[in-house]
Amino acid sequence: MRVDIVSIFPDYFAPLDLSLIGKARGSGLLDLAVHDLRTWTSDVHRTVDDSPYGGGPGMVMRPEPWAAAFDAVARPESVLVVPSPVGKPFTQAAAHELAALPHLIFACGRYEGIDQRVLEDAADRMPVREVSLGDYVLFGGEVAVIVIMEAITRLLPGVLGNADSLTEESHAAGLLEAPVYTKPAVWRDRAVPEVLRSGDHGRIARWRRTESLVRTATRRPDMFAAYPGEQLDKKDRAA
Ligand SMILES: COC(=O)COc1cccc(COC(=O)c2cn[nH]c2)c1
Repeated sequence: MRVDIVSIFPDYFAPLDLSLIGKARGSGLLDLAVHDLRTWTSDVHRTVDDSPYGGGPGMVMRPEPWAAAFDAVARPESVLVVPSPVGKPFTQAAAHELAALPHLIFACGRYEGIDQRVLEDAADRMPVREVSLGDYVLFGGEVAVIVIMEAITRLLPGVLGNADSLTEESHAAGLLEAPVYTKPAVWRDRAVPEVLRSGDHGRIARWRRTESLVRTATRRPDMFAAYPGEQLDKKDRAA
């Protein structure tokens, strides 16, 4: 997968050199390039923003540098992803969709946002996905891109060992994970649930499934309500 990130703060992406993402880049699973939007400015002050038409607080990102940046990095198969407070909620399902794509361009907005015509113009040449990480406002899209890149990269074949990849199974299936435990068996007078030390894998799977269902129903009734009914019956009859 090839990823091009465009930002006025390219140094924000140093974390993407670390850990599993760093390994994915080193092993060629992920080809990542970070670009400074100011590369595509033409004035001496390398201006990327200007005051908003219609007035109001703050500044808006000018269209010309973004259009020049997209001209430079876009490919026939590109998809543009723009983290934004007004975007579609980002989910594990969306992470799977993006992880399957050949080329992503991330545009990191700052200030009050990017001139809307940039997205309209880009949509003439590639799919545009505005994604929200949550109902709050950040200084810019950079940290959102790091989150999205982590969610995507762990899904790329070969990045996680088999043992790890199962951990996202329930979330991918639309349920919250069951609680996890490790040694010691008793810690500050708190024992690990006996079932998990029973060696009875069928019983353990049923216990985890029940825990997932109860957690989802109590903590995320929205997720639980969206959980496909037939999945509940089929899997739970087996459990
Ligand atoms: C068209 O899109 C844009 O103009 C994006 O512009 C901005 C402006 C400020 C901040 C951000 C970063 O995204 C969030 O704050 C965000 C994402 N998820 N939840 C909060 C982006």
